[in-house]
This record gives sequence, structure tokens and C-alpha cells, in this order.
Amino acid sequence: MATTIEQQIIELRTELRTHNYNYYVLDNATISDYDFDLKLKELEKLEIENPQFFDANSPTQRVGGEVTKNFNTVTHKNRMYSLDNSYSKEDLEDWEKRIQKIVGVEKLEYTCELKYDGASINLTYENGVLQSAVTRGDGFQGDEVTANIKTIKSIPLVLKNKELENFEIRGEIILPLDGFNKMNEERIEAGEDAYRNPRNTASGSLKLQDSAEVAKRPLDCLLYHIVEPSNKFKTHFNTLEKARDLGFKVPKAIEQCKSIDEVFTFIKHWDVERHNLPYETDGIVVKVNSLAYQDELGFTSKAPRWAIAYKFKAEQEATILNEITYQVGRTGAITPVANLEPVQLAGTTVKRASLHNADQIEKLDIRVGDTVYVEKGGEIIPKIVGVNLEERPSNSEPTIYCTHCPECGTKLVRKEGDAKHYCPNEYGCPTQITARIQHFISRKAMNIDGLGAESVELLFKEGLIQNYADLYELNVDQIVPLERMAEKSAKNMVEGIEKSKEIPFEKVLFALGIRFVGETVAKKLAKHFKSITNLMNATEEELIAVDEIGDRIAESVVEFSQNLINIQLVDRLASYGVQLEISEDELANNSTILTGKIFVVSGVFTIFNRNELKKSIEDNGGKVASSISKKTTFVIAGDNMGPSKRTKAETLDVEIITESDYLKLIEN
Ligand SMILES: NC(=O)c1ccc[n+]([C@@H]2O[C@H](COP(=O)([O-])OP(=O)(O)OC[C@H]3O[C@@H](n4cnc5c(N)ncnc54)[C@H](O)[C@@H]3O)[C@@H](O)[C@H]2O)c1
Ligand SMILES: [Zn+2]
Repeated sequence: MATTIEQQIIELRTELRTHNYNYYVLDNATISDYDFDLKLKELEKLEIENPQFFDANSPTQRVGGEVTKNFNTVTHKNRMYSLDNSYSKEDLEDWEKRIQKIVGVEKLEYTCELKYDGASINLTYENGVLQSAVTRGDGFQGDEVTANIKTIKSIPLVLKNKELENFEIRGEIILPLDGFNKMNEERIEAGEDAYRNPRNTASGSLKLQDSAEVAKRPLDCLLYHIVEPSNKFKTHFNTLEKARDLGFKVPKAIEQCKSIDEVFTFIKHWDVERHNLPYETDGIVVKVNSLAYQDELGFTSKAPRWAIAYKFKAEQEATILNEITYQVGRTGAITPVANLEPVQLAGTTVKRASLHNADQIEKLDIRVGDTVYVEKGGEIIPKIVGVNLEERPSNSEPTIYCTHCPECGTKLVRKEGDAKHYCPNEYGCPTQITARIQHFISRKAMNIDGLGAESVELLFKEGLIQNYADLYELNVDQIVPLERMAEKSAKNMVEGIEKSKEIPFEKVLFALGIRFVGETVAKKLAKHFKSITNLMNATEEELIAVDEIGDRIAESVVEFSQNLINIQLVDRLASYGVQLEISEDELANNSTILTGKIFVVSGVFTIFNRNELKKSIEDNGGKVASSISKKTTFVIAGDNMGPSKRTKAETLDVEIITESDYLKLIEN
């Protein structure tokens, strides 16, 4: 039976609404943006050709987001719109023709900005003080997330100057790539699933109920629009300059262009240069510069007529999925890996991509033999974002997720609420055993020089080690006869192991490889319980009582502590002299509050002298670097800071703080 046009339209609308919900509310899209945009275009076309089925509530007519029920719902004083998209110079030229006609002017000027890829936010200031921060929601109403937004340091709570005091300003909440990758490293180390991408992590962060959790995420806010400037300004460009004067973070990559040709030069430049930015952009936004013309042009039901987004070609390619293999991690977690027909993507050859977990494979219905879309964003590993069903071979079969461990053959388990399957054969599965020892010796754990991942495999294969405690009983004579080993390397290995007995307790705790106990959690637990004995005797309630330790971690620690094998291993480590409690020095030492933060100090200071300042940073766990780079977290500026340093910090969007800002950082 043939479906009617009307049915087709209704089905597309329903499907797109579901995708909008998944994307904006659940932060968990199940199709690629590319496929979403194709479907939206298809619907748009059908609606234009069949105007009798017009519906003001169609996804083509409305901003895709929704308000959630977890925050106060606030009605926007000025509606928040989406943007129309363009994909080519021709699209831009068509747009220009349309607007030239409406305003009746040939020569139009534009402002070009980057399109920051995050979550939109509307900030309201009254008498120069931040009153509220509301998400875009459905464009009419959004979620009031002021408390969460106040944790973002670059958003001024009180404005620097009084020229503009009552207004709304809009911007994008983003998660810079460095911070995103660091968050993921920690999650992976703790045996958890990685976050999918910076955009949905940023948007998910805004919806957290606990703003202390939000404060820990390195979010930032880039501003792009002052609403209702009460005729104070002539051009959009002026308003952005004003926003910057008022203390907002407005990126430097903004240009006024006199023609679409100039606009396109800007686009071409940033299509390449964007790879060097500290955050993701998915395109350029072109806006009519004159505010008077903007007024004349107004809005469609979904977007301003005076602005258009130019979308960069997604770094996405289609290729064949040859095989799905399964990897076993040190905690026994199984990760499915897509083995692909090699394809060129963003300058590298991609052969493998992440498939996350069984649910993801099922949701996308990914099958061997399929033509799949591979995308590479800011993440470490490329991922599969969709399947081209039209190219599916006729003999294709649904994927049956592996049921047994590929390394030891044990039947896999999956606990309720866990996204992953696990091999439960913790102490017999060879991959888990070696991976656990490899984790133990790694740089952030026991940092054992002279012993690498391959040597661990070799020592295990030769029956010299079965667990990490065995390392401390190795001697040179046992190692020398092994393949590719010499007297010297054997000696280095034993010395390296010996030296690891000086590694502080918090790192040892991390090295033990307890599931969900990553670097940060290990530090917290070490600080709180002070010794392994106290920690292993703690009950679940006592663990949960520790700041930021949740059920999952508590349960995992107790499980570890009650296991006889672990009790014996830890006893042995103690007998060899490994640090299993906090040292006197550490007890006396300052905090780890600045861990992971890199500072550059520039200028002359009043409270500290330079060396005191550097020592204070290090005492609190931070690092001092001599020059500013993308990695720099803060530049502390004293008097007479070098102008070139200042420019460099500004172009790299590195936050510049004063000595007293620094004191506030370490105060709590
Ligand atoms: N995969 C899915 O299931 C799914 C579902 C829905 C939407 N999507 C994707 O989401 C996108 C559409 O989302 P959208 O409607 O939020 O539009 P959008 O994100 O493409 O563009 C509008 C937004 O851009 C932001 N923006 C960033 N920099 C800006 C600047 N300099 N000036 C002005 N605005 C700027 C604003 O927050 C504005 O709200 C599409 O790419 C679509 O593919 C995907
Ligand atoms: Zn196994």
C-alpha cells in the first residue's frame, strides 16, 4: 500500500520530534546530524510542495529544544531563535539576494563569527549584576540554570563598567577540548564510559542538579549577541566590542566583511584554522552588520532573516564495516571495536572506530557489511554515527553481541544499569591480569621506569608474575635469560621497581586498579582515610559520607576490600615497603586544589614575590610554565605584564587573572 504524502509528512514530523527530544533533552542522539539534517530538508521540501498540510508545530517551524521539568521554567522576554543553514557559496549568494530585495539595498555589510558548538544561554543583567541565566529550551521558554552558570569563571557576575547595565546577552556554553579530553581520560582510567562529545557534555553539565559538580567541569561561555541595545549601537560588530569592554568573553575571530566574497575568504580561512582552536566550531555565522537593517529583516518562524549559518562539511566519511571485535579492559569491561575498510578522515587514515556498547549497536542497528558513517570530532577515537541503510547487503544479519569473553571464554555479565558487559573472571582472565599490572606500573600510578607494557606481557607469559605484588620479588637472574633482555635492562627494571616503593599512597591507591577509583577519587580517599587499613575497613556508609563519593564507588571499594585475593596482595605490598599510608610530609603539605592547572606568571606582584607565587602554585598541586600555550589554564598578571604575553593569552583565549583572583582560587 502506497503511503500518501500526508502520511509521509506526519511520519517525518514524528520521527524528527523524537530525534529532537533525544538530542536536546536526553543529550543522547541516535542518528547523525547529517542524517537528521537530510530528513529535516526532506520534510521542508514536502511541506513547501504541499502547503495544505502546513502545521505551525512542525519541526521545520520550531526550535528543536524543550524545557525540562527539573528547573524553573522561564518565559524569554525576547524569543530565542535557531539559525538557517547554508552549505555553499551559492547558498550564501542566494541569501544575499533575498535580503537585498527586502531592504532594497545592494551593498550590504556583514559580520562573520565562528559558530561555537555548545548549548545556547541567555543572560539577563540588571543594574550591572547578573540576574538570571536561562537555556534556549523551545525558544519561547527555557530552564533557569543561574546557579550552574555562576560557576563559570569567565562570566562576569558584576560588570566592569556602567555604560550598559540592563540588557540581555546571548552566548554559547562550551567545553574546551583540553578539559573535555581530560575529563574523559579520568573516566576511562576509572573504568567508566567516555563522554560522547564536548557539545552534549556541555549541555548535559548545565542540567546537573548539583552546581558543585558543574563547578568541576571546565565550562566556558562565548558571547555573540546583545539583545535590545536601545539604539546605542549602529552595528552588530559594535555591540560585540561593547560586550568585550563590559568584561564578556568574545572571541577575537570576528571580522566585518563588505561582500559575500570577503565572507567566503573568512570561511575558507577558518575551515582550516579551526583545527587549531581550543574548542569545537561547526561553522561560521554570517550576520547583517547594520542593526537598522536587521530590524527591517526580522525573523521567520524559526530563525532571523538577517543571519545565516554556514556549516563546515562534517568530518564524516562513509566506509564499510568489515568486522566487530571485542576488547577486554583491565576491569573486565568489554568494548566493541569497529574494524573498517581504511578511509581518509581529517587528514588521517582511519581503520578502527569506537562502537561504545551493546545498546549503541542495537540503537543504530549496526551490522557487519554495512556502509557506516565515521566521524571525527575533538574526541580521541573516531566513532560510528550512522548506517546507510540503502547500501545494506541483502544477506545482512543483525549483530549478535558477544556473549563470552574473547580472551578467556568466560560467560559475560551485565549488571543492571551498566552500559557495559564485563568478563567476571577477574583473576583468571589473562588480559585482565596483564592490563591490571600494566595499569599498576603506568606513569600516573607507580611510574616504574625500566618496565613497559610489553615486558609485563613477557614476564606473565614466562610465568614470572601473576599479579602486581609479584613484581617486588623479581630478581636480575630471573629476567636476563628472557627474550630481548640484557643484564643492563634487567637491572634497570629491578631498580625501577625498587624505587616505586617511594611513590606516595594516593598514587599507590590509584595503581591498585579498583574499579571507579580514578586518579581524583584515589586522592580524595587517600586524604580522607589516610591509610589502606582504614580504607579497607570502611563500610559503604562511611565511604558514601566522604564528599563526592557515590554508591557505585563505595560498593566497588567494599567489594575490593572483602576479596581475600586483594587482602593478601595488599599485605604483600606492605611487607615489601610500598607506601600504604599518607606520609608525615603529605599530612603537613598544602592542598591539591590546583592539580591539572597550568599557570604562567607575568609582571610584578605586590602580595607575593614571583618565587613565592610559584611555590604557592606548586604547593597546591599546580604547575608553572614559562610560556603561554593552549595548555595554559591561567595567566597571573601583575603590574607591567608584557604586552606580547597579553596578546598571546587573548588570542589563545587563556584567562588572565590577578594576584587576588589567584588567592581566591586557593582559599577554599
Ligand atoms: N542528531 C540528532 O538527532 C539531532 C537532533 C536535533 C538537532 N540536531 C542537530 O542540531 C543542529 C541544529 O540545532 P539548532 O537548532 O540548535 O541550531 P544550530 O545549533 O545549528 O544553530 C543555532 C545556534 O547556534 C548557536 N551559535 C553558536 N555560535 C553562534 C554565533 N556566533 N552567533 C549566533 N549563534 C551562534 C546559537 O546558540 C544558536 O541557538 C543541527 O546541526 C542538527 O543536525 C541533531
Ligand atoms: Zn576474560
